[in-house]
Amino acid sequence: MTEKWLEISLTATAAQADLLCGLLDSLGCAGVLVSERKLDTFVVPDPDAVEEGPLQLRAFFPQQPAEVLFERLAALLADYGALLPPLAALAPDARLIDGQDWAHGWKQHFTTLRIGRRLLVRPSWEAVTAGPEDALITLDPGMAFGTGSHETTFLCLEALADRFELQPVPRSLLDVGTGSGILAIAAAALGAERVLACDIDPQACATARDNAVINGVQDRVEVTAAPLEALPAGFDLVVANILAEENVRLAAELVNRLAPAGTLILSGILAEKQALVVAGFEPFFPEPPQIHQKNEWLCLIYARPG
Ligand SMILES: C[S@@+](CC[C@H](N)C(=O)[O-])C[C@H]1O[C@@H](n2cnc3c(N)ncnc32)[C@H](O)[C@@H]1O
Repeated sequence: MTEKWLEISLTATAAQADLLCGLLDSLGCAGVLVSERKLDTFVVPDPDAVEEGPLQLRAFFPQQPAEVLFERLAALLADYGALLPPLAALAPDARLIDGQDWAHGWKQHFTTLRIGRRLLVRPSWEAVTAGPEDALITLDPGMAFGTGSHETTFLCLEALADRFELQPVPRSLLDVGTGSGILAIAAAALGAERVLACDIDPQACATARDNAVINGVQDRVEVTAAPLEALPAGFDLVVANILAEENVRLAAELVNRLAPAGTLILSGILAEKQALVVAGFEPFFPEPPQIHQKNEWLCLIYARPG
């Protein structure tokens, strides 16, 4: 028989949401989805920012009568006086659902991606049979940015995969702003012998190291929190999926880390920032970049003369 769960939905303000989640937890809730919260690591979150507008909370309980649960919640809300409104103001609703729907439903958004001829990026819960030439990497959505589903990550992976189809095959890569480590790990899986990945966020560095171990490439992928200025030079590939302004600010440092005939891959660039980035890198390259686009995001690829 299919396991059933009781889904309770409530509408609350951001200021009420955390307290409300605590109350739902004390009533035996197994998890809450907050539908309107956005995560975008291109925009550094402001810890003091108050989210605008109402939030939709969906709380999941083992099957039980909704009326009894609502009665217990109404009693708890009454204890909180002015901090929380009465139950009726939260527009409560209840429905029975199959257990699979909430525990695993979000996973449907993350499926295996094939990029170029050889690169496969899979989430850990998908079984994939890789061909003999495939470079298979495993990346789960987590705290650090980079699962391949963001346009900029995809564009960088595509550009990397293309470079590994050309001769001479790149041997080394510097990944600036590694996040989950996805680009560094992909380069190692595609055949790079030496990969250096850096990030200003220590949490991202820890995640990238863990992901390198999960993918068995930790012997070739070094992760550091050191700033770009302190890193060595001479890389066949340099990739930076950071914001347009940050790419421009670091232009000379990025270019200086390329080996002769090396390739620079830049992303994190909105289409409206193209002119800014092209102008910022013009002094360093005789040829204009190749430009690839996915939705509103760009990837610029520069070749350094040999
Ligand atoms: C959009 S994420 C890219 C993650 C991953 N490389 C990808 O392509 O999916 C940008 C990352 O760059 C890091 N970052 C931003 N500015 C940086 C800088 N100047 N040096 C190193 N890392 C930086 C951020 O902490 C974040 O983890």
